[in-house]
Amino acid sequence: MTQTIYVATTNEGKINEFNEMFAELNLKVKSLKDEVPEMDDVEETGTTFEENAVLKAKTYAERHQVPVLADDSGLEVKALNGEPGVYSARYAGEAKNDEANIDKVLTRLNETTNDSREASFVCVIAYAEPSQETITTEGRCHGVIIDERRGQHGFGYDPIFKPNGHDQTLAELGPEVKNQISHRHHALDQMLGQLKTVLD
Ligand SMILES: O=c1[nH]c(=O)c2ncn([C@@H]3O[C@H](COP(=O)(O)OP(=O)(O)OP(=O)(O)O)[C@@H](O)[C@H]3O)c2[nH]1
Ligand SMILES: [Mg+2]
Repeated sequence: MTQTIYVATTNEGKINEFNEMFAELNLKVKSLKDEVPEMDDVEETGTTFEENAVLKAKTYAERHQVPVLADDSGLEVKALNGEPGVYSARYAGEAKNDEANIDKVLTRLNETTNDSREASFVCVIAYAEPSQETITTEGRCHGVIIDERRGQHGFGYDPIFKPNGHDQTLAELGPEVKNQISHRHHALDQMLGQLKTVLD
């Protein structure tokens, strides 16, 4: 692979995880935000992760004329009928406040009569080159929501999400474990397989 791919996200937590996951691979990947610090948000008008991932990848690829990977992701809580879903970043308001978002999920779960605490993180990654077809892949991480925050690593809802097969939250498990089991890891793994055939 010879061309540089740009990870296009405004989210520092995602940038860190992509950097960690790409560190082990012999790929030329840069963060678009490092190259273009004034990088503008893309308005996420889609109703699915896939629509928003494609929207972000295409918009950034055309705007900056470079190959781009974009990520649209979020948390689906079964007892909340899939909320916060595509609204995960702005669940408690446009200010994108992780703490307020966690509080809202915990409050809503306390209010519901549904006892299920099952939840999944979902990540759709889209790859776009200017004027080319866009490729998407999806990854999921299944687990449960616990009723208190635990751990300091990660971002977003990590402190209240305990992945299946583990006794700690993603925020307690830390990047080494998270990057092997996360929705983002699974989506990226599939994407790398696809990119081999596209870029070779
Ligand atoms: O605990 C978490 N661990 C994760 O691994 C994770 N991945 C996604 N999320 C949540 O979903 C939103 C994404 O929304 P999103 O895809 O629109 O991204 P964003 O707006 O933050 O940045 P951008 O990539 O759009 O620029 C984030 O803000 C988080 O609330 C996560 N929470
Ligand atoms: Mg966003």
